[in-house]
Amino acid sequence: MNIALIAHDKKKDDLVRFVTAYQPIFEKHTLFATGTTGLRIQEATGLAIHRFQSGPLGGDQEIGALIAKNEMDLIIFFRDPLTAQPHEPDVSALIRLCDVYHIPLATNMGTAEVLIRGLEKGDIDWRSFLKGKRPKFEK
Ligand SMILES: O=C(CO)COP(=O)(O)O
Repeated sequence: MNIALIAHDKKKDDLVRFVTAYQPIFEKHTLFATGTTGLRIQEATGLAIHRFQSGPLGGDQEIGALIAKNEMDLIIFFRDPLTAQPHEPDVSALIRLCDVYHIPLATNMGTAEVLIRGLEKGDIDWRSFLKGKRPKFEK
């Protein structure tokens, strides 16, 4: 599965802890992230991650483009609901595209736990059966 990892600044520590806790699951999948989030996770875990631009510089939109091309299977996006983001339209657009394309999306750690355990159990295998372009990124 192709998994995107994104966190706003005040949530980055939480996401690093989350990915570290579930590293044995994450390392079976192909990981993508916005720039700074990806760097933080790489430094902490050594996982291979395809990094895009930083969120405010277009990273959310790059991930959104992959959703629109049916190349993203799961999004974990720890949003900071208490801090205004200069690129709020990009954040909303990414979340909207998850709804348009029925892509599982966790915006907080509670939901992320459920999704990642479900991923391991095979609850998201239906993504593999969908027609369309499949991931062309190597793990
Ligand atoms: O701003 C972000 C998501 O909206 C995250 O971007 P960074 O991972 O580059 O900090």
